[in-house]
Amino acid sequence: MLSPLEAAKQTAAHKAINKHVENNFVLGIGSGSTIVYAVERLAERVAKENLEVVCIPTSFQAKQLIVKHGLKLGSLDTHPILDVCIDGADEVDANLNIIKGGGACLLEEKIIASCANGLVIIADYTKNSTKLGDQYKKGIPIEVVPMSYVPVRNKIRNTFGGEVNLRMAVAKAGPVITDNGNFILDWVNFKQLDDWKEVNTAIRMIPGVVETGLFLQMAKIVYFGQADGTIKEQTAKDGH
Ligand SMILES: O=C[C@H](O)[C@H](O)[C@H](O)COP(=O)(O)O
Repeated sequence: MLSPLEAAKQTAAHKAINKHVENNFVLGIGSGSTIVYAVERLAERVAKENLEVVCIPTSFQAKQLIVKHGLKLGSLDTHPILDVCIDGADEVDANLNIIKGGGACLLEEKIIASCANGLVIIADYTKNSTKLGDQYKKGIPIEVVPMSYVPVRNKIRNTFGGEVNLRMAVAKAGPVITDNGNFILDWVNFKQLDDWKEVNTAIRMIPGVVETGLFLQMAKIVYFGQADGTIKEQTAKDGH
């Protein structure tokens, strides 16, 4: 028996797989806890409906999930254009600006999403926010080359304010190392900024920054599973 939160993740994940997956599709498989339910449902559909789909993972975790469920594994080398990418999120604001990277998978997630004809986000009700930072307090993740973390941290703090912390590992001494051998900085207590695109561009211009967890105007639809079993849908206002 799932908790209301887990059930909400599952509802959103099933909806996305039921609605956005077709035979012969090339699919991006996101990372995190919500995507687990999506891959379970995908495996069910593939078995029942004899679907031919190729899955492109956005992380080591996603690759393991694809393999565990016996799904066909692909890569951008063989499938550089995807029909759809399905992924979770840490926070989604009213304008479909999204924070991702709570699990440190933001770089590959953004690359895969950028190669897909649509990014579909699956999330529970706690991720639904008006402004970034309202709900999610762990900050905006920024993947950096290890040797650059101190100057990058200082530059972000001095330019935009807030605090920037090196993400530390839990069952290892020292920092979290991403799937690409980099560090993660978490930018917390930032003030509300109007133009996230401008901020994102400025941060990405700092030498040493590999990618940010700001996914701006990338998603075409977000499914928020609700505690009562329903789903709230949010789509891009400008139809991007
Ligand atoms: O790096 C991790 C990813 O961006 C996840 O998609 C995000 O953290 C959401 O994960 P969850 O589904 O566990 O809330």
